[in-house]
Amino acid sequence: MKRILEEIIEYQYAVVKHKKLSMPVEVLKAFPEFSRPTRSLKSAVVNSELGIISEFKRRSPSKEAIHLKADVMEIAQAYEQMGATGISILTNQRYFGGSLEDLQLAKSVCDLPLLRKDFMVDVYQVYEAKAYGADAILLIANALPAQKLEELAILAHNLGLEVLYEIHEAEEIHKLSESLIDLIGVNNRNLQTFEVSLQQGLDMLPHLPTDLLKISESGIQDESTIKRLIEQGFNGVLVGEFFMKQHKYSKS
Ligand SMILES: O=C(O)c1ccccc1NCC(=O)[C@H](O)[C@H](O)COP(=O)(O)O
Repeated sequence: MKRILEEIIEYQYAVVKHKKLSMPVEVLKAFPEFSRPTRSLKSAVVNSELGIISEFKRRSPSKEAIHLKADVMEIAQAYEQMGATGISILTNQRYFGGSLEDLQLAKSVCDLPLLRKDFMVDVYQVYEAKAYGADAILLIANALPAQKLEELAILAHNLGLEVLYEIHEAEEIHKLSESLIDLIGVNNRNLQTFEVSLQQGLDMLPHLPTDLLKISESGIQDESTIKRLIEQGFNGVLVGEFFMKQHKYSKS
């Protein structure tokens, strides 16, 4: 059976191929947001107490339905009011029920830095991220060869976007030059088994560069865990399902 990451990456290549034809990069460059300055997620994390990046996602491969009817504008505003440091928007339609329009709508109602959380495989998607209002993009270490990671990170920086570089193992830090990384995301979820181990993420900390910001991602289900992760050395956390479900049940 194909691993989920491989399946998603294959799908992404097909989507990008189609999109390049329907909306060329020149058209993306004409979007109003393309020429606006970006907001720094890195500075927001440095200047915050807990560095909470709240995630918007309607569904996921590990959990299926989370909050299928979620309204991105309502939730982005709620996240901002609750004191989030930044917002991560899953823009992948097939696997997470999101879209680039979600990014655009979130941008229209809140002032927080926005991360386009998607599976980036091509420079086209970096242009898209900028055109639809992202301030930062995600690059997943084990999704791409080193050369491609570098190419996407350089373009992101040229466009004023920051890079959240996601790793699952400490050694992956060496795959991309530190100068191209704005934040390191340590993903606690094994993308093959979907098992979550916060301890595995914590164990990576001593092996990561001290001068880079480190974000613990996935499987965080309560506030005391957020505090514990920060006390133990992370600069921030990325929380999706827990916050989405809190919002869903507070509405019903
Ligand atoms: O969330 C998944 O099931 C998933 C499966 C395969 C690839 C990526 C996946 N999630 C993306 C993420 O990194 C998470 O949405 C993010 O870290 C937040 O996780 P959580 O707080 O557990 O919702």
